[in-house]
Amino acid sequence: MTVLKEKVNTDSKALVQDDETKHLLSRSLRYLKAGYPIHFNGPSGTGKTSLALALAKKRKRPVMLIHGNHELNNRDLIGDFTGYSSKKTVDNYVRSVYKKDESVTETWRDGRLLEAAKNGYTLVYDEFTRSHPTTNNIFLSILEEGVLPLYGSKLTEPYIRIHPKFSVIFTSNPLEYAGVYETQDALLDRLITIPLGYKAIEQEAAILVGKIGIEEEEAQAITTLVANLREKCLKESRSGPSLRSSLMIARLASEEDIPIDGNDEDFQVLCTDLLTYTVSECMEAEHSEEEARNLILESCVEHV
Ligand SMILES: Nc1ncnc2c1ncn2[C@@H]1O[C@H](COP(=O)(O)OP(=O)(O)OP(=O)(O)O)[C@@H](O)[C@H]1O
Repeated sequence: MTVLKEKVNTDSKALVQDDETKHLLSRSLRYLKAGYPIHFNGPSGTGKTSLALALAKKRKRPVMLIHGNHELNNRDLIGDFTGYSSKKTVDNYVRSVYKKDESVTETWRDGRLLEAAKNGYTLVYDEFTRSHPTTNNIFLSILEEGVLPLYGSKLTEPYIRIHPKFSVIFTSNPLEYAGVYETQDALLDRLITIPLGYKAIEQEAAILVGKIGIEEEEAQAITTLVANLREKCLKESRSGPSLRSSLMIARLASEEDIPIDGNDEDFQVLCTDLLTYTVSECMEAEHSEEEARNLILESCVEHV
């Protein structure tokens, strides 16, 4: 179970906020305060999770993080009986009297959703479309009626009322991603969905400067290289390398003292190691790795 208290993410560099991001955060915070759940949707590496966590932190309530997956079920969300505890009292104080009192009770453990809903935490449900839609049905009652039904739990009360401070932030990848389920319209209809796309080269470069501490010019060279390769992939309807790849290249180059120079052999090896697989996914099947490697080397010389 992951419970992030307010202490987490104290690093001011955790989310580099340009004006657009700041504006998005403040709008989203207003919507959350008004009681509407937020849903960030976009391709991998566009910063949905980072944004969701930064937004959750702004609520100044404890944060509960759940990752969607196809095995997630109501027992994980609501809770489950985890075993038995027994109590036995043997009273033989008066020798001629023998009294034995034994009771067995089931031990209950609250699920993550129940804990968050009861205590008014901010729930970040990351990649929620990776969970089966029937698992996510429970959110319909939460968002519409403000109750969490305790079905299948054998608990005496049929539901609990949602704490007024409870709020949810969802993130998801587009439908064409592998392992993603289509979301029921009824649920989507209750969320404020904000589409997130790839940032501009300069915005991505600012994140590299803020997080890794490299020079702006070097950062821009890396994000231009990656954005250029991504562009080629997007034409093939694949997502291609993301900001995550740029961050990896920048971090490794900085830590290993590799010059950020497209003609430097070590830098070329670093880029081909980190990018070949993703770029080759966008190429025709035959010789795709070789083609990808050549394309990366060409782009290195051209953009870095
Ligand atoms: N504004 C930002 N400031 C600092 N780092 C950022 C920012 N946006 C994204 N990142 C970094 O980029 C990487 C990808 O971000 P994140 O994991 O939030 O993306 P995502 O859209 O949730 O990706 P996925 O769909 O693959 O989970 C992370 O290392 C994150 O720290």
